[in-house]
Amino acid sequence: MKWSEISIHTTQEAVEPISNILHEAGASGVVIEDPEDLIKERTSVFGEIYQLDPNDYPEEGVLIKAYLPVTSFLGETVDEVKEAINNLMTYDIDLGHNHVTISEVNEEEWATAWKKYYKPVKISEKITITPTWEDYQPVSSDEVIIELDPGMAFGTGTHPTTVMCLQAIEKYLNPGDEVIDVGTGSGVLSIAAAHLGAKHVQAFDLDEVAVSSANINVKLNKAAEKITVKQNNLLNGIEGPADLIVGNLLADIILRFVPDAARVLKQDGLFITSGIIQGKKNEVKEELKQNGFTIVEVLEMEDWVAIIARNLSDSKEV
Ligand SMILES: C[S@@+](CC[C@H](N)C(=O)[O-])C[C@H]1O[C@@H](n2cnc3c(N)ncnc32)[C@H](O)[C@@H]1O
Repeated sequence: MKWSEISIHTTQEAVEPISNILHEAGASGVVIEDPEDLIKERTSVFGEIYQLDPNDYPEEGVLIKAYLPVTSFLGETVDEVKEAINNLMTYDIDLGHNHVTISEVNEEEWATAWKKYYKPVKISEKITITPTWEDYQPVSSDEVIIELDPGMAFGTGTHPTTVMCLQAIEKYLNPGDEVIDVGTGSGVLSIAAAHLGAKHVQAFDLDEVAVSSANINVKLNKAAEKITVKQNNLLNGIEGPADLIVGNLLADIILRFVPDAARVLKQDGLFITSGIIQGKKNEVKEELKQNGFTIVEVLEMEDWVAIIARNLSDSKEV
């Protein structure tokens, strides 16, 4: 099959809405070439991406690339994409150059084109995430390496919310813990918990694509003996008891299952929550306190917050 690469030179501000337009037009994934990634300063050494090549990035602005199959409808699809992008100006979104180019690529090029942007990333003291095709050599003997195929489910494991959850798991998980991962996505947090010594991990996601993606990644990381992945809505019908629950979901969704987390966690068990934007931090903290939790630590990265809370109530006795 022939593929067409559609490339849009735009601004950082327009990345999200344009990516959505491309997804709706049938692109299965988008590649973002943002020169900021090359110079991004981080508050710690973690989150560092190895081996990015400056030649792959524009000098200024952002390039968004997506791949569409060449069919007789391609011309119309491209026109619709251009029109939808131009409409963003009515929402005062700065489109920058807004230069759209189309080129044909063959199947082979298409299959590998996006891979050069995914490189091993050091996430925490111990954890490094590496894409499946990279031959990454561990730097130390206690390094935990998680192999992910970023072509599937939620991302590459390097989103700030995922990074904070991984750092919290590394810090707070005790060997032998029973762990529950709510909204497992690619399974990355469950795999980290298993590799860091959890006795067993129950991983849940509402989305069946995430469930199969997590299952593939769990097998890829040889963690199937410790991790069970199931489709489930939050903690509905789940009994526990768990020593640690991790949930990287938007604040409004977290608020819905705080009482269930208190019910399922053992007394003194820990709840690691992330996916919370700054503006929702206090609301989530308040809900946790209302349900018998005490706040142990709050982590912040870019505009995102993670809250680690301890369950003080022994709900089994209530
Ligand atoms: C932000 S992603 C987090 C993925 C992964 N845990 C990570 O940290 O990278 C949130 C995940 O929660 C799942 N999710 C959303 N609502 C859910 C619900 N009601 N019950 C279970 N999973 C849900 C989504 O399908 C998605 O995979």
